[in-house]
Amino acid sequence: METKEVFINGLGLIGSSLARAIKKRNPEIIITAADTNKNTLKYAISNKIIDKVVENLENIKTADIIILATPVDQIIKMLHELSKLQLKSGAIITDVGSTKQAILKAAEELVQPSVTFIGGHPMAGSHESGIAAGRADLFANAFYFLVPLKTKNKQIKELQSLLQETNVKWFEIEADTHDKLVGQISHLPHIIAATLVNRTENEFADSKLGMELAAGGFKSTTRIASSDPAMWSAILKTNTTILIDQLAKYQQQLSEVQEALSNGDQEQLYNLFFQAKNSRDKLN
Ligand SMILES: NC(=O)c1ccc[n+]([C@@H]2O[C@H](COP(=O)([O-])OP(=O)(O)OC[C@H]3O[C@@H](n4cnc5c(N)ncnc54)[C@H](O)[C@@H]3O)[C@@H](O)[C@H]2O)c1
Ligand SMILES: O=C(O)C(=O)C[C@]1(C(=O)O)C=C[C@@H](O)C=C1
Repeated sequence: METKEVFINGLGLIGSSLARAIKKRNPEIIITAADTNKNTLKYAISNKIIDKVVENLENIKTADIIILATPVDQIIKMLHELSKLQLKSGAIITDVGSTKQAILKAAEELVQPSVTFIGGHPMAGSHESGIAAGRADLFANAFYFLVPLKTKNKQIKELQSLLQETNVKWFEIEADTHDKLVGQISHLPHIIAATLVNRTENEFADSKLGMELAAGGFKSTTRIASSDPAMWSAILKTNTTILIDQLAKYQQQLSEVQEALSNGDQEQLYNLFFQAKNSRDKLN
């Protein structure tokens, strides 16, 4: 099926970046969209990021591809809404949510047999949110996870072709493996950054000195603490079990550092930084 019409729900950083990339490569594709923020929709129309605003979900029956790009809890809510509509036969629904097990479970229960669901997650983004922060090249050279509900190569190719302009590296993965992986490399770092900022703020609560004196070390470690709280609390809620385990292991590691300091174990402290430097130097 040739893609003629795409509907995007949620035109923030990720939804609008995908819309921009689709329009850049395929200006003839009609992009319709909905968003709870009216100013976002005005911005999208006046900047020609989309062609039409969808006021009533009945009007998405002509869409070939539906992209769900709201916070994860709202993606699950939208899957419920979509299950009540008669969508175009052969349509593809995909999402961009940062967790996959809860979304795939909802899709399995709700998506109609004539429709294909392909879970998606671009592994790129920003601490900034909203439509104005979006860019067509936001995902260039990033990994883009795909978690098909039932393997359907034709539909996967169709989605990849629609998003060709993003220049991503496609990576197929199972939902549980995905959530463990991103728990460790994305969700845990966001928890650590947020708690470090809050702990530091508390530390200086009664002092004239403060966080404003921080330099590159603190700033680069905590940039992601500026991310949207609604988005992140929804992510954590859908990856709880995995994160509890990963946090326990991280706390154990912190305790070992504390013990090495108490024991004046210089070798252990050296090894901490030596091992970390070796690993981090390999990441570009
Ligand atoms: N920010 C990142 O770095 C990043 C990266 C990859 C994936 N994601 C995932 O992408 C999704 C969107 O994140 P974002 O960074 O674009 O957030 P964002 O806040 O920039 O955009 C979300 C948009 O959804 C709209 N929205 C919220 N609830 C809605 C609803 N019920 N119906 C319609 N619109 C609604 C908001 O008004 C906003 O425009 C999230 O699921 C997130 O987990 C984010
Ligand atoms: O670069 C950032 O600011 C991000 O937080 C992007 C980031 C991450 O790397 O954790 C955030 C959430 C996503 O699901 C994917 C990417």
